[in-house]
Amino acid sequence: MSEVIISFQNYVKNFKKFKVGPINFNIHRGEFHAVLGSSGSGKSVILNTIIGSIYKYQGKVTFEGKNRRSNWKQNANLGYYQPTDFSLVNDSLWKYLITVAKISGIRSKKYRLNRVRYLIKLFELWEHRTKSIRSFSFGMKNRVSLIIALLKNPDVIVLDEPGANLDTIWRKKIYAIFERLKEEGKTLILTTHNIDEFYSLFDALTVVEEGRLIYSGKIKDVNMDLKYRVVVAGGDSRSISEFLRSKDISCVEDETTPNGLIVLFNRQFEVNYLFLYLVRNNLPLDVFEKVVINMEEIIESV
Ligand SMILES: Nc1ncnc2c1ncn2[C@@H]1O[C@H](COP(=O)(O)OP(=O)(O)OP(=O)(O)O)[C@@H](O)[C@H]1O
Repeated sequence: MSEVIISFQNYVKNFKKFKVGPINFNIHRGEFHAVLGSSGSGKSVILNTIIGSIYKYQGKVTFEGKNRRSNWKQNANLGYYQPTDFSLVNDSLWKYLITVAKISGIRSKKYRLNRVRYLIKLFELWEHRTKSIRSFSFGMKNRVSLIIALLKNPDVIVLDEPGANLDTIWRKKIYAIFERLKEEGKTLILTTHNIDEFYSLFDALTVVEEGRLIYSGKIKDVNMDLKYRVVVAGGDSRSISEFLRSKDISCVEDETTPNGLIVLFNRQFEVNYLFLYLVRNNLPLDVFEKVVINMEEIIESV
């Protein structure tokens, strides 16, 4: 198992009317770790504790082996994304990013210029570099916020709802950028309401509901990848499910689809049992599709 880079140990944060915790979980180096939960469940509290903006809490949080409470300002190796309004920023994109790079402690002028140029081009804002950021669309502003998160080329990148305000094309582009960051060995920690958009990149999940930890662990243990909606034309769904259950494969009736079943295979090869049944009984397969992943599905699975 890879090195633990962030650890929450008996973490509790008390607000007047809401409590987050006790929470115990680890994030490993190089992991793409999603923090999921319904609105108001405590995801941002967890992220804000990781980035050090919440530093009064009970329990212990470590970042790269150091106690976060006494080292909450040490963010040289950490980038943070949250959608920003920029309504008070008159500067051009270029000038603003160079200033932020300076403030962030990038000392080499050459590196600063190269890094800002590279990121502006990566996020396809080069032709807008002389324009004032406050005139940008929401989607463009989000791309600027992503650039800021990546400016220091940090090993750990924390992202609060990175897909928000982006159109379909940019969601796909961001997916490809995250994929590349993952290949480079970066640790990505993100929250999202639209679980499906980055699901195939996730290595691990932490799920919170009403401040309580429901699950933290590897994505492969959740088995969401192997959940399918199956409809067999003219087939008797009851006898198909009896056959699959005899092979220890769980299935339930799909209430949204006539004659449909939701099948949860334990391993990929078990899909062959379904095909075996169809071939034996000479039945055509009408629908065989992965169940779209949403919060309810995740909570049900964990
Ligand atoms: N600064 C604060 N003062 C008081 N209560 C707070 C504060 N920050 C968070 N809370 C409480 O913690 C709860 C969880 O907040 P949090 O922002 O972590 O939710 P979330 O899961 O990120 O929600 P969303 O998905 O809507 O962003 C809030 O509903 C609120 O009750």
